[in-house]
Amino acid sequence: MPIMECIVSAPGKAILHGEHAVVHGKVALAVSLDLRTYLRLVPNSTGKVCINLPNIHTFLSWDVTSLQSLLPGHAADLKNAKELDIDLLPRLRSFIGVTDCNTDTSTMAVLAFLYLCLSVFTETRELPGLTVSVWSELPTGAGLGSSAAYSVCLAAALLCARGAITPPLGDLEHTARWSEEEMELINTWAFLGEKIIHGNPSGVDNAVSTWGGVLRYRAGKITPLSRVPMLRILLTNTKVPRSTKVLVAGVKDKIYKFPSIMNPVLESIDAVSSTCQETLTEMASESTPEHYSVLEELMDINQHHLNVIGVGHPSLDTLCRVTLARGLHSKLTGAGGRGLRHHPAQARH
Ligand SMILES: Nc1ncnc2c1ncn2[C@@H]1O[C@H](COP(=O)(O)OP(=O)(O)OP(=O)(O)O)[C@@H](O)[C@H]1O
Ligand SMILES: C[C@@](O)(CCO)CC(=O)[O-]
Ligand SMILES: [Mg+2]
Repeated sequence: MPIMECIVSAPGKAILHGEHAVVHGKVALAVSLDLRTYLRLVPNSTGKVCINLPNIHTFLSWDVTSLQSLLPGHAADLKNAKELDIDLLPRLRSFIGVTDCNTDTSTMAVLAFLYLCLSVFTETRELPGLTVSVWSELPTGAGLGSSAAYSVCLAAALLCARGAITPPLGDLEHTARWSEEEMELINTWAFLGEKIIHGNPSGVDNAVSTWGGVLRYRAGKITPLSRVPMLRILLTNTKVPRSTKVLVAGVKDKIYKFPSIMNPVLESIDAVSSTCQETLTEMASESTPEHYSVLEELMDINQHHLNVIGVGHPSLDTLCRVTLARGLHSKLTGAGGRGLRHHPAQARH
C-alpha cells in the first residue's frame, strides 16, 4: 500500500497535582497546553528511513534493508501492544551503537522512533522508505510533557502510514476527528514510546497529550473533566536540566527505603488532587475568593510534599519564595529536579 504524507500535532501538558504519586496508583489532574509538537511524515524513494529532530540537533538515516533485518520475528498485536518487546530494545541499542548507560536526549528519541517504526510495520514485513521530521514549541525536559507529545505524534503518524488508522485529513475536509478506538490505539503506542524514554511512566502524560482538555488520571483510568473554570497558569522554566526517568526511579528507591514514611505522603498527594478536583467543580458553578485561596493552599502543601519525596531543587525554592512575595503560590509541575540533573517549570492559578 502506498504511504501517504501526513502532518500531525499533539499538545504538551501541565500537571496541577499528582506528579510522581500517579506512578504509584494515586490521582493526578492534568491539563493540556497551547504549546504543541508537530510531525511531518513523507514517503521517499531513497531506500532510507530518515529522522530529523531539529530541537535536539539530531539528523540521522538508515538503509531500509539494514533495519529490515531487525524486524521482530513475531508481529506485534497492534491493538494489544501493552508491554515493550524486551528483545527488540537491546537489538536497537546495539544497531545504533549505544549501551544501556546512554540515556541522553538524542539516544532516547532515536530509540523511541526506531522501536515504534519497526513494531508498527512488523506485520507487513516490509519497511517503507520514509522521512520523519519533528519540531516542537515545548522545551525539552522542562516538565511540560515534551516526551509524551513526541511519542503521541510518532504513534499517530506511523499508525497512519501503516494504514491502521484513517489519515488525519481527507482532501475535502477542513477538520478531522479520529474515532475513540483510533485514539485509544494512538495512546497505547504512545505509552510504549513513553516507556522507552521514561522507564516507568504512569501514562498520564500521553493520555492528556492524546485527548487534550483537562483530565483526572488514576491507574490507567482517564476521566475527562468537562466542568472546570478558566484558569490562568503562569509557567516558569528554571532551565535546570534533568531527566524524568532518573527522578521517577529516585522516588521509587525512596519509597522502598522508607515505606512507612513515604506512603502516607503519596496518600496525602492523592487527597490534594481530589480536593482540587472538588474545588474546581464547585468553581465551575460559582467562583469565590475562598475557592482561590483553597487552590493556593493546595499548591503550597503539594510543593512541600514534592520536596519530601526528593524531587525539589534549590532553584524551585527560590522561585517559590520570589513568586510568593508577589502573592503567587507556586509548585513544580512534571518530574521536578534534584542533584546535577534536574529542572522544572512552575504552575500557579
Ligand atoms: N522536540 C523533540 N524532539 C526530539 N525528542 C524529543 C523532543 N521533545 C522531547 N523529546 C524526547 O523526550 C525526552 C525528554 O523527556 P522527559 O520526560 O525527560 O522530559 P519532559 O517530557 O519534557 O518532562 P516531563 O516528563 O516531566 O513532563 C528527550 O530526552 C527526548 O528524548
Ligand atoms: C513524574 C511523572 O508523574 C509526571 C511527569 O510529567 C511521571 C509519570 O507520571 O509518568
Ligand atoms: Mg516526559
